[in-house]
Amino acid sequence: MEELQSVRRDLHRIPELGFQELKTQQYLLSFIQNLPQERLIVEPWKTGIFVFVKGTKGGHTIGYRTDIDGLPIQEETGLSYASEHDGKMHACGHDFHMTIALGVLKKLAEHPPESNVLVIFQPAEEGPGGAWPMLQSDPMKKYRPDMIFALHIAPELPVGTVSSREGLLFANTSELYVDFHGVGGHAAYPHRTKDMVLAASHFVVDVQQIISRMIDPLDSAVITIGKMTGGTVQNIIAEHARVEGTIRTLKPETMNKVKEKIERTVKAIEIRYDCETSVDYGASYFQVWNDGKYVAQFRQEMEDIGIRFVEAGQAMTGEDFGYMLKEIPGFMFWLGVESPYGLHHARLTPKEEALEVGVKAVEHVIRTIQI
Ligand SMILES: CC(=O)N[C@@H](CCC[C@H](N)C(=O)O)C(=O)O
Repeated sequence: MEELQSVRRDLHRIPELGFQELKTQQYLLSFIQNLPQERLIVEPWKTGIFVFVKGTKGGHTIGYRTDIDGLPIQEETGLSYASEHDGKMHACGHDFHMTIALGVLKKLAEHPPESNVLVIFQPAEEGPGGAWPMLQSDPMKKYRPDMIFALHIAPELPVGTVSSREGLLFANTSELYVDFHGVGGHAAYPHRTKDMVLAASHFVVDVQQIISRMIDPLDSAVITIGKMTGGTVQNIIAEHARVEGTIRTLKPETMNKVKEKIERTVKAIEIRYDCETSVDYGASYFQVWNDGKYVAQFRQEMEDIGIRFVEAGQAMTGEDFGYMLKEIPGFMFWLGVESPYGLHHARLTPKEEALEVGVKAVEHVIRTIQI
């Protein structure tokens, strides 16, 4: 436990954004290099790493993936080991995910499994997405797993609990960026300008009617605008404004419908405010779809080792691990970490006792899953 705690705290101090995880990669590599090397093949990939563990029997390969990036959030936990990187924080638990993967890797290096194992340290889960390019990479082609799984911390669940479900676990996602370009000018002469703070504000209000009035209430979707910028100073009418958000849908086809409605809403703003607009969808992630055969085994395996399994509901969170599950059967599960503050919160404080539970659960799956 002490080693896991100390690794987690080291990683917690150095959060880095997607595809900038250089210190993190270095830390992971030095930990891995100190393990018995006989059965390990280590292949860095961009800021991530593939580690292939040769099994004693071989045959199948089991994939286990962890994400490694942090978020652009200023930490407010007040912890002695809080982030040393201003404006960045492991506020989605990827420090936990990496520590568990290292703990499992240590066990596999010391007591080799029967099957081969591919441990994947994946950059940029929060954006722009590392799973898809990793899937296309040479190491993935060389060591392609027959099944794959991953975990995500769950602040709402008690320590000692895991949770999952057959079928859809996480939603389809797409980022959303809309720019509004008008004519700036003096605050006292609005009639000579085209005010883009007003246009963007109108869009932010209008866009919420798409979900409430244009999407079947039984087919859930979410649009969240998380950031809005525009203008320069209090007495100048803004020439430019930008909104940044994310779209979530339970069905891939609903994503297309929501996007079409967003484009119509933007067009209406364009006409009303006589301005220019552009819409960009940034990164999009495919839904996380769990294979029923593996979830059933997982449930039983957890009960066998005294970890409580709770049936999960569907969640509107996104995960680019969905792309891996689209090509390779497997599953994702929640690991209870009991924090009063949730994911993406500046005060997220998961309980470190959950690290051992995570290592125990993942190691047991690797050693017992039937492919
Ligand atoms: C588990 C989790 O919180 N994942 C993120 C994934 C974000 C994808 C992308 N940047 C987007 O915002 O659409 C999430 O916010 O659910």
